[in-house]
Amino acid sequence: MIEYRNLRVAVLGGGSVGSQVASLLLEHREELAARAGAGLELVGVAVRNPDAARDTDIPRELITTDADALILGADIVVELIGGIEPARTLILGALGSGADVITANKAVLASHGPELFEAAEQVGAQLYYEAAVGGAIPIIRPLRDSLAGDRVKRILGIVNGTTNYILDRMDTQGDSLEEALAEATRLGYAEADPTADIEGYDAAAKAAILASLAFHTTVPLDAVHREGITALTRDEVLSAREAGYVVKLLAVCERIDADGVEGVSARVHPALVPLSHPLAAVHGANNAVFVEAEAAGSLMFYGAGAGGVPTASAVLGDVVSAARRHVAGGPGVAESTHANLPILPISSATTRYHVILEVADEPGVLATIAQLFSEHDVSVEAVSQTVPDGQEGSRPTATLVIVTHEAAESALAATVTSLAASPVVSSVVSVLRVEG
Ligand SMILES: NC(=O)C1=CN([C@@H]2O[C@H](COP(=O)(O)OP(=O)(O)OC[C@H]3O[C@@H](n4cnc5c(N)ncnc54)[C@H](OP(=O)(O)O)[C@@H]3O)[C@@H](O)[C@H]2O)C=CC1
Ligand SMILES: N[C@@H](CC=O)C(=O)O
Repeated sequence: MIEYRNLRVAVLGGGSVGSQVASLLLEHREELAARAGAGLELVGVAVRNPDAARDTDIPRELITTDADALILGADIVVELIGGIEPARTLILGALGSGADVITANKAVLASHGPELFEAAEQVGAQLYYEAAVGGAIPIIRPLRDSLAGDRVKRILGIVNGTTNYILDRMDTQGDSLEEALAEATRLGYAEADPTADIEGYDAAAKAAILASLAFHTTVPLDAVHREGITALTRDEVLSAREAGYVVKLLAVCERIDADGVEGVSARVHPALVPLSHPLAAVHGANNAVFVEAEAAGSLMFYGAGAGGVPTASAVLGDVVSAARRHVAGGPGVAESTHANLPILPISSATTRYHVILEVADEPGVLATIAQLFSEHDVSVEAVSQTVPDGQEGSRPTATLVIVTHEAAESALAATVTSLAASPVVSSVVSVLRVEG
């Protein structure tokens, strides 16, 4: 029988993820000890309401409301409370006491990451966060370790399960956004208040984390351009499918050159993805992160992006890594933010666009529209026109669907302004980016 050294593990939060982590620590005690090379003793689970019903059976004597006391003397602290406070203060307290910290909290990392990593570095402790992006999907460690010798050029991520589920329903079942959101709520994917999901805040926090890691530069949350999916209509999604695309809420993080300035851009918005792209096949509440690196080429990381059990898997992987370092000794892995590339605004980004216009169905209209695109240096790749049947009235209209070649955001914005002001355009129905 192997005698392991014992490490004290404190879990803060006993909700969807925390309750699963606590149970797995208890149930898989021996297996985890063998993998970590140390016994992982669950010393307590801090919650807000000790009498609340839990998803798993956590022994009552392990439940406490005193998170501060629980941290004292812990070797590893697992923060699964979420949000900014008290999570931030508790993480700082744990690191300050020399404990390694594991968190799944993208909100606190995206808004206070540098402060937390500096606190960890000062005491030589570890701050691990594999579950903060993509739930169960291993993406943090591949970016930090496996690709450390490469140069990441671009990341395209489906990093919010709720919105992917909604968009998938709109695409495959013809649901409206409201219908799909109601179903996502019924199935427990969406939060009670789904604003962070559908307005893109959750994905923006994850984009800030991914971009910081991939480009070795601190990308603050407020530098991430964010658009949610609330303005999307069923018609836009169906029209995209007819044109050979599927609409996804994407986190796009890229290294770009804007007029000779090399920098980093991070944005979250709905985008059209060609049906042939691997991201188009990500259905339901799944997540996927598509990484383009200079030497490695294209890599795709795919799996369950949310849910208590899958997320607990990523958390426990971090717990084992932290335990192994305790056993082996030596310094931990420092976050590398040495590159300090400038963060460029969305206007510096370039992409393709899918534009739907309602126009007058008259001779010369196509030429006028083409001229407006060309005046702003936006090249048109494809145009298709449909004319509704049985139009009454003096001025018949047609629907134009235009896909552009790659163009600067600023050029496309100027084109859309000109289109909206043109007498031949009745309305700019939709403008969506095309990625992948
Ligand atoms: N759920 C998921 O699918 C995923 C979650 N995450 C992240 O994991 C973290 C946890 O999420 P999740 O488990 O869903 O969250 P829950 O809301 O289900 O659980 C939060 C837990 O924190 C406890 N808590 C809240 N405030 C305090 C406090 N002041 N002191 C002590 N305990 C407190 C709550 O106690 P009580 O139960 O008594 O109310 C509850 O047990 C979040 O950062 C989230 O973003 C990441 C990936 C996926
Ligand atoms: N609300 C999030 C859960 C995990 O971060 C999602 O829907 O992906």
